[in-house]
Amino acid sequence: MNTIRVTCAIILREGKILAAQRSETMSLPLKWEFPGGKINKGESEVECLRRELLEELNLSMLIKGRLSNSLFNYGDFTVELIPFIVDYVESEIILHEHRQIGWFTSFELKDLDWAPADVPILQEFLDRTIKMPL
Ligand SMILES: Nc1nc2c([nH]c(=O)n2[C@@H]2O[C@H](COP(=O)(O)OP(=O)(O)OP(=O)(O)O)[C@@H](O)[C@H]2O)c(=O)[nH]1
Repeated sequence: MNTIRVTCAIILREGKILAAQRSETMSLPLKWEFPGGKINKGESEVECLRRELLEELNLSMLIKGRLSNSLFNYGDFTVELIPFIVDYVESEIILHEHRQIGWFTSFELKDLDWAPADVPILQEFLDRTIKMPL
């Protein structure tokens, strides 16, 4: 089975978390996700995340930690989603691909319609923030 490796960022800013909604024309249209993308050949996970955040949102970041990878089988391919927790670095966000982004509290995040591969990551993140609030 073809597995693609994808990094993504849980971006924190003043107690809120950034989530991005995929556009109508992307795969998984209108699903919410953590921004990021596919790792290119020869690229490290961190290099990939840095590149994708700049390309997609014009956003810089500071890595704080990571969560467990999530494997999800979408039928014709499997995604290995590699999540990092990052701090927002002041920059003007410009949307290049997504329909919209929002800054949400942990509580609000639960109500979004997430890409399936993100669900275990979101759960792990929420379990952590219950023990150690942002
Ligand atoms: N960036 C990102 N991709 C995710 C997440 N969850 C998830 O299942 N994916 C899947 O991971 C794959 C890679 O995402 P991508 O954003 O680089 O995809 P892409 O625009 O290069 O190509 P695509 O639109 O054809 O999928 C996509 O199939 C996407 O649906 C997530 O939280 N963030």
